[in-house]
Amino acid sequence: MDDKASLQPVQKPSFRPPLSRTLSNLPAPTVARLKKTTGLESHFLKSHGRPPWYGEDGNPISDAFVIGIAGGSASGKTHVARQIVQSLGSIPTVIILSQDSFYKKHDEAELALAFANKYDFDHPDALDMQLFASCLEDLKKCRQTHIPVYSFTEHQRLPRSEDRYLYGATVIIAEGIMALLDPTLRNLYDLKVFVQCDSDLMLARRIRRDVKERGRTIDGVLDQYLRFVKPAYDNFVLPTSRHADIIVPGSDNEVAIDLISTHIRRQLADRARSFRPHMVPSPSSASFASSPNNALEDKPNFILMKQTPQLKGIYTILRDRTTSRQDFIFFVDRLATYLVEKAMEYLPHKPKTVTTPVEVEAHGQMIQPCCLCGVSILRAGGLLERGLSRVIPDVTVGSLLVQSDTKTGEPLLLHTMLPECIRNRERARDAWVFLLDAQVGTAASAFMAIRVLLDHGVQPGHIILITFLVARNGGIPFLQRAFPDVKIVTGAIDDGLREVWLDQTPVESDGPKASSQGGHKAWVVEPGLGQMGDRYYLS
Ligand SMILES: Nc1ncnc2c1ncn2[C@@H]1O[C@H](COP(=O)(O)OP(=O)(O)O)[C@@H](O)[C@H]1O
Ligand SMILES: Nc1ccn([C@@H]2O[C@H](COP(=O)(O)O)[C@@H](O)[C@H]2O)c(=O)n1
Repeated sequence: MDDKASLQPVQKPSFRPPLSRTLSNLPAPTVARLKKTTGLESHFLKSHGRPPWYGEDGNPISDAFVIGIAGGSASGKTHVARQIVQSLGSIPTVIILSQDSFYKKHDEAELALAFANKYDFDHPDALDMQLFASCLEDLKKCRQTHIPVYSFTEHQRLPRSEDRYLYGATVIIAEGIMALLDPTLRNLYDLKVFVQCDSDLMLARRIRRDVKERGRTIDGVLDQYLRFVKPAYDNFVLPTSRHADIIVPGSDNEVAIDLISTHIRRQLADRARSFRPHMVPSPSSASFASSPNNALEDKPNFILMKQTPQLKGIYTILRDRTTSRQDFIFFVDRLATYLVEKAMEYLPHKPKTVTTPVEVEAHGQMIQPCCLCGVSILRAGGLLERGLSRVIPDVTVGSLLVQSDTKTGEPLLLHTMLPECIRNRERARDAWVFLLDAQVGTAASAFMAIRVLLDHGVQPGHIILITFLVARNGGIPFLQRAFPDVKIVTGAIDDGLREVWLDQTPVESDGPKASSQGGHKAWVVEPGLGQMGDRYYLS
């Protein structure tokens, strides 16, 4: 999601509801309107996709890079954070996490004080530091998190149903007046920044911003400033500047921002790993010799469908390049249904007794109630979805978009849209996931998708990868070595996996072709089923 739109200044609210009303009892349309007027400063920004954040053993190699930015109110913390994002350019994924989202919930008495500008929002106790630290730690450790949304116009946190789901940052910028106060927070930062700004400038900026964006009056802002903001700045905020690695001026700070971005870029480059060559080692390499590629069928948790003439017949039709699109779709859907039925055998079942129409008891089985969902690896994983919904009509299906970096060949995570039950960590633990991938060659995409599911708290033994086809000499053994409990259900194993150049400009000589010619490398399973997504979706 490119969230640049949400970087626009928030609008001045057009109304102020009675003091006694709290957001939790406001009607939904009002809450929706308020959402537009919140200081939604926690932005999720994406650019070029996220490269692998894990090693060959499947475990995350490095945490996200976390920057803590503190400074007085209106010193320019948010501005600095956004400037850093801008100057980083094509970095993978950045989240700006604002401490403002973590103001505590208030009761009626506190709300009355807040609307009279008599509530101290500048005392450390006004913030839920523990929740801030735990959300930040989740993100740093590559786990999903849910952050509250706060309304400055209401002085209140929006209902929990409005919490924002965040996942998958490579860089996190945490900013807030008390961002450097708490030692637990400080320990999470890789770089600590303090924005130092002249008090007059901060007050002038605050008056302008709070009147324009936070529904305040000039008198109210001044009252609150003299009573709470200034003393808290002197007592709590300014002293934390001693923890900072860099002091950034509150204006004319381009040079400092440039230095910070250069530092981040260097850190990210140091952490970058090339992963793909390990997935499909060349036949002469030591790792190829040590991988028992040829015995896929004997591997635990590798489930190959019984090779009946009927199944082979379907594959023959699908492999045939003369098969019409209509037939291709029909047989893909049929095969997908078989594969999903096979995968269903591995779900937990429990005994169930029913009474038949002739009043006799029959003892059978039923699937144990659990959250079962599908996740397709786009685009071709979508070909298995119709089969899945034929077998489980009300199943929820999410998706992951993984594509190869055309320069490095490494997989990049471009988009994550997971079903609700796995977005939530507690529910994810009990969930079962059918992961749908059309064919598994290098297994780089499936590897990344499994890592995403594990990051969300899904148990490896609850993941069943369903695929039409795997390559015998591809990345399956590496996938299984990293994730031995993940089951793989397929209907065919093909012997060939060949690296090819796609989209290249024709060259005259027979020499090696370079990416500068405009093409990029891809792996093709052979004999294979062709470009399945194209054959299914394009006429
Ligand atoms: N370097 C700067 N130059 C010009 N205006 C700035 C600069 N930094 C911040 N501002 C302005 O000051 C106001 C407060 O800045 P903001 O970044 O929201 O402060 P904070 O996050 O510290 O409360 C905003 O209107 C912003 O546009
Ligand atoms: N309901 C609230 C909550 C907080 N504030 C003020 O916000 C300031 C911190 O936010 P910045 O974006 O300026 O860093 C802080 O000084 C609080 O006084 C508020 O006015 N109302």
